[in-house]
Amino acid sequence: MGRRVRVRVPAKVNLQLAVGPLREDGYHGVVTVYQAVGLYDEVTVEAADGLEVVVTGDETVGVPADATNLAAKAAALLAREGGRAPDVRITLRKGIPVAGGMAGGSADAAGALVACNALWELGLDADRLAAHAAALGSDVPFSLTGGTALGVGRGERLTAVLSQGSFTWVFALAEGGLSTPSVYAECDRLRAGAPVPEPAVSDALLSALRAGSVSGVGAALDNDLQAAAVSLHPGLHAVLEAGRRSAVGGLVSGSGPTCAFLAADREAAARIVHDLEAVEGVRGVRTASAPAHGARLLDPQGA
Ligand SMILES: C[C@@](CO)(OP(=O)(O)O)[C@H](O)COP(=O)(O)OP(=O)(O)OC[C@H]1O[C@@H](n2ccc(N)nc2=O)[C@H](O)[C@@H]1O
Ligand SMILES: Nc1ncnc2c1ncn2[C@@H]1O[C@H](COP(=O)(O)OP(=O)(O)O)[C@@H](O)[C@H]1O
Repeated sequence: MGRRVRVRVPAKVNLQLAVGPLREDGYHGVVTVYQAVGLYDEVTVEAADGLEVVVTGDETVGVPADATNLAAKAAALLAREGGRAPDVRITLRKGIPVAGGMAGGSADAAGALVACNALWELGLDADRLAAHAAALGSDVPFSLTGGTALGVGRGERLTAVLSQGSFTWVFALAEGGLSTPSVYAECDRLRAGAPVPEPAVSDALLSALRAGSVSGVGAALDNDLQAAAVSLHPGLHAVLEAGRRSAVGGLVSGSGPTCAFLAADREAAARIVHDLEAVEGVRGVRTASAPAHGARLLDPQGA
């Protein structure tokens, strides 16, 4: 059997997502604080006769098993850089909700970059991988690095954020997904006519992270795309209300429709799970710890 390389990559939540005006290139300038959370996709690569994508796992609906998959695009990009054919089978084991605002496609792209770099022994360093990641999508560089980080520009320019302690999150998965461009467009529509300030990072959030204050982080959670996601998916209103009852804070994750709730401790997390399971339109509830590591090679046996 040929060599296989496996990489595990986390989902993310945006603790803050401040969205500026629409730019001429079709993107919005953002200031965002990402946190990687312990829900994972696994990307496995091995030599094949052409480029193949196999999608498995708990979260597969709507994931293309062809060259349009973001992981396949990542492999094609690295093959070009390495001057070789993208002859690779990519198997995705998906645990990250699809089109859920948790960067699942970005995780797979980051995983494919790391895995193909190892499989083809290209020797690309972290900066080179990050440049390819940024070309694939605004969230992909963060999927490589993980942890807690500030993202500016489109969200692709990262600096580490000082953070102490660990956080327990509860995620409410929604029926169906939301398209990221549609949510940004809805945000523009809702804000039309009003001045949109340049986005700025929340000092309250940064100092709560530095101090490891779970309640401080909970109070500072903020997402400028939330109103747009709720407008397109009105059922989220009830989800937010139910989840926040026992949480220190809660918000729509990125462009949604997943909602994320920060728990003071494990007991509070269990109460949040219980409250969310009773809400119509919640198709599943997941608990995860954060911050999680970014894309990481697993040993071949899978430890
Ligand atoms: C909203 C966020 C929050 O982290 O992610 P999700 O919650 O969807 O995972 C990101 O900004 C999404 O990042 P990502 O999913 O990588 O988006 P990209 O592929 O770069 O862009 C897809 C489309 O989203 C819109 N877009 C994206 C990023 C940005 N700063 N401004 C935008 O307006 C544009 O319409 C763009 O064509
Ligand atoms: N590897 C992938 N995993 C998930 N979705 C993918 C992937 N590659 C391409 N897509 C497409 O990207 C869309 C957004 O998926 P995803 O990255 O999970 O959501 P989000 O941008 O909300 O975090 C999906 O609906 C799907 O059509």
